[in-house]
Amino acid sequence: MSSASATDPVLVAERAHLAHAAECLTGMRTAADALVDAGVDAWAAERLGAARAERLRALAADPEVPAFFGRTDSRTVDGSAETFHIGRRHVRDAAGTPVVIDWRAPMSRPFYRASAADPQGLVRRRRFGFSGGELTGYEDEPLRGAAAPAAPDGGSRLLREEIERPRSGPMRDIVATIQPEQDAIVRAPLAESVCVQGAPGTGKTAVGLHRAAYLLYTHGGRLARTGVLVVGPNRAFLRYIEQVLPTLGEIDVQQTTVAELTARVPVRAVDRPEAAVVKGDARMAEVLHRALWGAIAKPADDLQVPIGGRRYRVPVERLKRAVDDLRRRGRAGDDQQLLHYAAGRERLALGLAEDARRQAEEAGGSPTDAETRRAARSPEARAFCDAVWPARDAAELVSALYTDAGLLARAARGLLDDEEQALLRWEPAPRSPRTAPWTPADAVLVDEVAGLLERTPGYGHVVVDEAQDLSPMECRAVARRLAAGSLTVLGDLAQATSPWSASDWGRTLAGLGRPDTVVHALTRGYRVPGEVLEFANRLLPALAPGLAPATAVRQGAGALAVRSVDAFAGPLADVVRELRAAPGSIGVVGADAAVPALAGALTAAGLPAAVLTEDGDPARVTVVPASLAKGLEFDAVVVVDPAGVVAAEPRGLHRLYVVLTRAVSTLVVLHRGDLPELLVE
Ligand SMILES: Nc1ncnc2c1ncn2[C@@H]1O[C@H](COP(=O)(O)OP(=O)(O)OP(=O)(O)O)[C@@H](O)[C@H]1O
Repeated sequence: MSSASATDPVLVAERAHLAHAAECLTGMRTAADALVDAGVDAWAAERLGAARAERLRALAADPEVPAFFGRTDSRTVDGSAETFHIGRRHVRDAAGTPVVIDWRAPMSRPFYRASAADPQGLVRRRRFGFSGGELTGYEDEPLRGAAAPAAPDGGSRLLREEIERPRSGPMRDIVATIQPEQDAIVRAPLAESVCVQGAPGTGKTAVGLHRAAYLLYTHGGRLARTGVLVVGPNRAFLRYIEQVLPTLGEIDVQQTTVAELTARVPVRAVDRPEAAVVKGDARMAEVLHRALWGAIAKPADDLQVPIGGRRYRVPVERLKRAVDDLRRRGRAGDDQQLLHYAAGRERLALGLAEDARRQAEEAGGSPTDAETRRAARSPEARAFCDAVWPARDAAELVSALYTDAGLLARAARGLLDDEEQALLRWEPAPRSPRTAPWTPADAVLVDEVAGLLERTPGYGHVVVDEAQDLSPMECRAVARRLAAGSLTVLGDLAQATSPWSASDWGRTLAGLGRPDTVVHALTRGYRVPGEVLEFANRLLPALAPGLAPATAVRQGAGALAVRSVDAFAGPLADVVRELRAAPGSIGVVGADAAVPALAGALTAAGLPAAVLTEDGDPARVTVVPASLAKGLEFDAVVVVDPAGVVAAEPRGLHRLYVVLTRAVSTLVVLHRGDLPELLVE
């Protein structure tokens, strides 16, 4: 990179363009402000006010965030030069001429995709370096002619600097340095669901979030109506990523967890792993369906329905047929045809009223629509529906299943064996569903029933992160929120730590309702230095034998230190003290049960450290329970007692792989001579 001197004419010209862009942006903001002042009536002013607030938010450029970060140079057919500056959002001058092109616009695509082998019409790509909002340098990459490199260079210094910039606070966007293999996923068409299998630090989360921003830009109107949902594994992770989309100008994306999506009952207990496995199994969907729809009774008698001042008899055969027809539609394969239970109950009542109306018409009467609706709500029709097609509550139904062995046995016949059924039982039975010991897996089942009762509103696009850990029933909960939309599924089979973990993506994608989704692999690791990645990759053959190991874009000599110690407290304090000398975040990771001791050791040594919780912000030094480390990263990581991390849970080796791949610059491993065998060379 030319970290050019202030008199470098290129730098001077680019700085002038930056200043011009900043002025234009101010002009655009003033124009948006003026819009509302010309307001007409109150209604229009209110509408304009909302629109203005929206535009102002979009234009609110942080002075630290420069208007552009890159530039493309090409030659038009007539030989003249064409230059575009690429930035976070469009900037135009007073005459409407583009000054900066939004990174998501089609014109920006060559900036991300062009290579010497496929220059996409460009002769040169320029990337800019900034310090505190000031343009301090640039890096030119010739894409044609003698100077163009024969092979992709991958060694952009700006990319390396961007990755290694010390972390403080939440995740940053990568808009200036999105790499070609990432860009292909970011810009995949809206109709296309994509699944990204990627090793740690290959940019899956970053890609998923930038894809959401890209789709909102490209299909704004449609997606603004249907919405975009981002689902992450826990609150700590969401707090880490939730600023990325707002910094890209997208403030209306809902970011949540499966637990929050399914929070219909107060969760106050955890399942034993064996019970969680059964509750998360796809067979439970059929058990619940049977429990709900199986309770619909056969009509036993004719029914008298009052309409227009007279009563008409609906014979039992017709009643049976009506119930059967509706019940069949509760299993329709086509989502649009599918009848939800609560709607079925209403249809049944209306069907009775319509039968009576037809009879009245045959007898010369002419009941109105209002009278027909009233007939459907008559005490007679209601009593019939209550007996045959009773109103149900999702939590009560699951509660009944857990407390009534007969009901469970009927619903689970041929699906769950006796042992599995016993795992579901509540013993002793709680006094009411409200006070029951609901677990996260129960909440997902209650949500499943709620989805059978009524249609769950769906989003236009859903991004699911760490999807390798979803149970089949959780997949269904996400699929219900998808409706006709498309998916971005992100994950890594080697980091799968839940009891449902699959060894390929097929089951998860089928559970998410998109079995034909193409799986893309990302294998260039941006976060973790090569030395650390090679160390963690020693575990890979035992975790996911089919997966290709990632290769790091930076080698990071000296990034790894593995130390055998007699006790942890003293050496941990020494290491953290040493690491604190450099800027950036420090994560101390250990088995969940060891966290209080680790935090205590640091406090006793006079080193302030915060324990990461689901709702806590990371601090400069954060003690991280291994179970919350997924998706997070720190400049320096100390892993304390890897053997303890492995021993703490059934898929402890996978957890260790997650934990060992959190470091951007330095990893220190402290062990007591009991390093897991695979890690020993
Ligand atoms: N093109 C890029 N330019 C700059 N930084 C990047 C790029 N791609 C990824 N990174 C950085 O690498 C780090 C890892 O990215 P990210 O968290 O998205 O990876 P991941 O694949 O989701 O990892 P994990 O599987 O461990 O959760 C982040 O700091 C991200 O900003």
